[in-house]
Amino acid sequence: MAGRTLFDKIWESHVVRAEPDGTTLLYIDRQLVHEVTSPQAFEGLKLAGRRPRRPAATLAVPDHNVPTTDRRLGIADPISAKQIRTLEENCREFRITLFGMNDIRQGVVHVIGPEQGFTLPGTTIVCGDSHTSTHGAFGALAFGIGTSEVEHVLATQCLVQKRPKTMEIRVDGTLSDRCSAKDVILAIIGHIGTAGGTGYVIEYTGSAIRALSMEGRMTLCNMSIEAGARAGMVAPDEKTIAYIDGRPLAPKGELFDRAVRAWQQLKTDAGAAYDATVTMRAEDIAPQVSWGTSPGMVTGVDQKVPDPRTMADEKTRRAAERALEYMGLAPNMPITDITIDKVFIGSCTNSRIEDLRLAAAFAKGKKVAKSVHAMVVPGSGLVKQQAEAEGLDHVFREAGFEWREAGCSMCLAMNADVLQPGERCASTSNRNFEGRQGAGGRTHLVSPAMAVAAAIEGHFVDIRHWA
Ligand SMILES: CC(C)[C@H](C(=O)O)[C@@H](O)C(=O)O
Ligand code: SF4
Repeated sequence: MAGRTLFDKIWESHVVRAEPDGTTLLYIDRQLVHEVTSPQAFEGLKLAGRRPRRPAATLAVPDHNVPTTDRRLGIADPISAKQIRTLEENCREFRITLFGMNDIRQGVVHVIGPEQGFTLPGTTIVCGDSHTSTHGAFGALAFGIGTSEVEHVLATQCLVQKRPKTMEIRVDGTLSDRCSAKDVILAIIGHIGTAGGTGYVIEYTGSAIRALSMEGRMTLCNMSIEAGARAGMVAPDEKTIAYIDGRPLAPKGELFDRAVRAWQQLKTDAGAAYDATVTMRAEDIAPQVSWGTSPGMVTGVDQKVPDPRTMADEKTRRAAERALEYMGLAPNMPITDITIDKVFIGSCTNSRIEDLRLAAAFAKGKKVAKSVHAMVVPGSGLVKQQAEAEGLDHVFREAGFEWREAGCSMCLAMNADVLQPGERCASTSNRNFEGRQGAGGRTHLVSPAMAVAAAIEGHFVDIRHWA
């Protein structure tokens, strides 16, 4: 028998039943739930008189609508307040573990899963949220689902799926100093396009991927969805095991040892075939800055804003013209000439402790430009606590950054953290669609290091050559 890929191994070990046409009933090990996509799912259960099949397999947290300022004041926006209250009521009624808004363990759903040891290698993990792909960093098969599927998983712990194809994205070599996982994934999306991964589950391989920390792998897998992929994954290794060891919800003692032995089998066999392979060299990746209104509209910081007139394909040209108009940018303008108004360091892409340590190291002893408003939003209450124990909050505050409570925040502006029309933001998040951070707001996706440098200089700079 030909070897199997990592994806094949996880998929096959979760098949409950497969039809000849490929339609498969898949067992789902774990589900994460947040306040935005769960209300109708719980409502559906109520209407049908059903209870969750395995409540302990689900973990819930409010993240999109929570305020990032003083929580003792409650939530000013009535819609946000209602969504969070509804989640609390549903979790109580259906006996699902909830990390409430004032729980230190609260945070962005994709930050807390790994942080708690809920996310484990070899498992199937779903959430009514597209960036569930983040959890693939642990060698899990993790993907976003719709609200009716959230209900289906709650009721049955299974999901009907079509088997996706597999794509290997191999990045070998060594990243330039100060380039990060964020630059790698933005460069990948720039290369294969936002539909390049459609129909595939991506496995990231190669020496540059192995060299990434778990935080870096999460950043990478997080944005797989922006490449159109169903999921992204990295095979577990010693770093994965070390990260999980001792986490509150991870297996302990003899169970942990047994789990590790199973996790060590979770790799693509020599000779296993992927349906597609893409290769890139880490040395070729410069710090990336998105210039348009999709994550694929991205280039190196040492480049210029592209000129739509040079684009042969009419659809691409039109999209670029429209994007430049929305973004208020001129063709051929050096990326480093783009000045910014706001900086957002946060989101499930880049708000873990390693991101904040790195950002603080660049911010230390410097001052945010007078023309810029900058904020740091930790990914979870525990990340915030850890950062404060290390004094990172002081470094940020000294430099003129606001230091906030954990949540999605300005990543999609469902709470009070919103860009004003025309405002331009350097953001460590994952989406730069029109209006994503507020109506008329302009988003440039960058790494944490690039965001800090932009905050301090007031415009983009090449972090490789920055003080
Ligand atoms: C609100 C939620 C459904 C949405 C998603 O699925 O990704 C959000 O998290 C986002 O990042 O746009
Ligand atoms: S941080 Fe942003 S991308 Fe992540 S779940 Fe929240 S809104 Fe979605």
